[in-house]
Amino acid sequence: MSQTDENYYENRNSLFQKNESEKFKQDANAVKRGRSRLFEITFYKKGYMFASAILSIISVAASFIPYILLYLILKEILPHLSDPGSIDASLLMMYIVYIIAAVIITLVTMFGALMCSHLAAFQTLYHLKIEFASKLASLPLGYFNQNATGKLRKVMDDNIESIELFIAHHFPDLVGSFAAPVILVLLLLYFDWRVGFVCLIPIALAYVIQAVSFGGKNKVMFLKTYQDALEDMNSSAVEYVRGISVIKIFNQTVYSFKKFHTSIMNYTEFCIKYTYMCRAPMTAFVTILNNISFFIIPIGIWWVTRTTDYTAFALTFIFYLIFSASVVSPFMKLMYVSNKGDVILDGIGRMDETFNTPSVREPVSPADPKAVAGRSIRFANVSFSYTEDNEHKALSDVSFKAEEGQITALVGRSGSGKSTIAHLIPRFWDVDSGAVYVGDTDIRDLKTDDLMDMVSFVFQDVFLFKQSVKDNILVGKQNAADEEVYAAARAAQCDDFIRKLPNGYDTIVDSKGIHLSGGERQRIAIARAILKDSPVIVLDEATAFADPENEYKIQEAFKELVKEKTVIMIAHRLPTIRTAHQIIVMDEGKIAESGTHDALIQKNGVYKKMWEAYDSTLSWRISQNSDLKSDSRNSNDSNGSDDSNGSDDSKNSNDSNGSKNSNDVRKNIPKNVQKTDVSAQGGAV
Ligand SMILES: Nc1ncnc2c1ncn2[C@@H]1O[C@H](COP(=O)(O)OP(=O)(O)OP(=O)(O)O)[C@@H](O)[C@H]1O
Repeated sequence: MSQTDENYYENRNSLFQKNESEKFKQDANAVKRGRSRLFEITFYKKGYMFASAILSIISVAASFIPYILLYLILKEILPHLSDPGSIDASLLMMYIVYIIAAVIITLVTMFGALMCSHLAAFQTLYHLKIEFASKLASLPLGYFNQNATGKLRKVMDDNIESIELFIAHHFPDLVGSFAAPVILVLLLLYFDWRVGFVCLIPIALAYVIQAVSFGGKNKVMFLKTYQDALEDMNSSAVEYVRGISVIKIFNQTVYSFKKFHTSIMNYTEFCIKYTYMCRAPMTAFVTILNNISFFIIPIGIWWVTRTTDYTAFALTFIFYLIFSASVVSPFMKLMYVSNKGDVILDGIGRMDETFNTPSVREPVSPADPKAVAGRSIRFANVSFSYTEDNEHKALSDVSFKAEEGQITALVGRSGSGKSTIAHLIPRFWDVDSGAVYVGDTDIRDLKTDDLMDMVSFVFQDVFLFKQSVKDNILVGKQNAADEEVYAAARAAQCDDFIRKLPNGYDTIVDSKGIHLSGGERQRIAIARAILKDSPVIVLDEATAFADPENEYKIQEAFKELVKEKTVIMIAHRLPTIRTAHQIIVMDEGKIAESGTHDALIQKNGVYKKMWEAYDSTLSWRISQNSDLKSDSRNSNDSNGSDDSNGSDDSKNSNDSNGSKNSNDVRKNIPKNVQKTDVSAQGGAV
């Protein structure tokens, strides 16, 4: 494995290691909110941030020096206007050198402040994102039911990244914006307190307008509504893209896909309303700040009619006219940072909602996985409900034992609780009552990582990361050698097709032009599980949608995977579980019956009915095919086509003309088989 690979896996490992980098997780007894939380996060890299703050203050202070020097230059020039030769040129030169030096100091220190804040920001962002992803991995699956992917994506991408923006840019600006007004006010009052006071009036007026228009609860409410609307639009957009195939098939558009359309309209409506609301006060704020001279000029006119010392008047008046223009920038920045700060604070609140959600509970003194006796799985009086009110129980008092080294199959109609059983084994959810045991140990007494090492899961809906095929298999065992990966792929019947991909094992899944079929994806998932080599395997309807060739290969792969393992298997097709050591038949969250295939057939109960329904479906399919064949032959005959290619042609025309032919099919089905078809759908296994 190359050095780069090793680094990659170290990084990826840390995603899943709890307690290792929980620097942003809040102590339950001292949960911070709002500004104190923002500054807690901002000062994660204290050294850099203090350096940034100090440099920023120096930069702001230095930026006012040219104005003072300008005053001194005017003071030197104005009294000597009638005799320019008497101006001390060397003094003026010195002032100009000082001005250049001040400008350089301003720029260099601001650059230093931004460098420090950026270094801090990138490191903070890295750790925050890692910890957030790690937190997501530690949450129970139920959390993702209630929180749409789009919402979590927004928190991860927008809200957390806005913290980076705050630390990198807004923080130095904020420090500068607080320092600047203080220095400004002092300078304004220092040179002539009366004119200075006049300059402060418009500044105060602008801030009163701001505070009245946007301050207090109003602003908080508005921000919340804005973020909610944005979040809603994000979630709907993700749902829209994910469901694009359904939207296309049913000829929906962005207008008729109501949820997305409504969320866009709500957002737009809110933005327009907000813009209208901001229009007047913002215009007033900006206009007043940009026109402080408007307040100074009347004072100047009044003063000039009353003074005799025109030089002193001109010096003060010109200085204040120039200096008042510099007031705009720091005050505008302060307003901008304070507005942005509120958006960021709201984002932090949303991020903390996730951080403060309890993770899957870890035992205080966990059991030693090596000391666990046996690898059987036992459900003891397990009840479970997805809803907190416990209204609808997905499982009620379920007890069974899946013996070590044996295959236990779960069957039952849709919604009977099979997947729920499968999901409780790796603790995707915790039981409401009763317990699940691996060997003699309650799974809640094991550390989640240890439990995960014991269980492999092959989902029906295989998720492959947009990484190389090899990396996708390596998810099963991150430090496996290449040879182990190839061996697992061979055992999972996927080595052949992987090697035919453009870059073999290094081909990026779902990259341009690379598409893997459902069956191929499933075999990669099985290769993962084979590589993981855990003693307990949970298979969730893994062959449900495979074509015959793929199903054969998947079955071959399964044979390798399940050797000497405790297997719990949910299967759609009854023949695949015929040889299972134990079959558990679920009905409405309860075990209806259990036993071997022969014993259950003998029992003449629900399981036997399922077989009868299954047989009828088979005979229905056979009669449907033969009827269609004879139909097509007849129609080909009547069209005078060649007999030898008739059946294939008719198959194609059936495919492209579904509705018409489905009516034909119905006509050809005997009445008793039509009935069986309906019941077979209800009792899918
Ligand atoms: N994430 C969930 N949130 C809320 N209710 C759920 C959730 N998953 C399943 N249920 C409910 O729990 C019950 C059992 O569902 P489960 O998925 O275990 O059935 P199943 O037998 O596996 O069905 P299928 O064969 O269709 O996959 C059903 O009533 C279902 O509606």
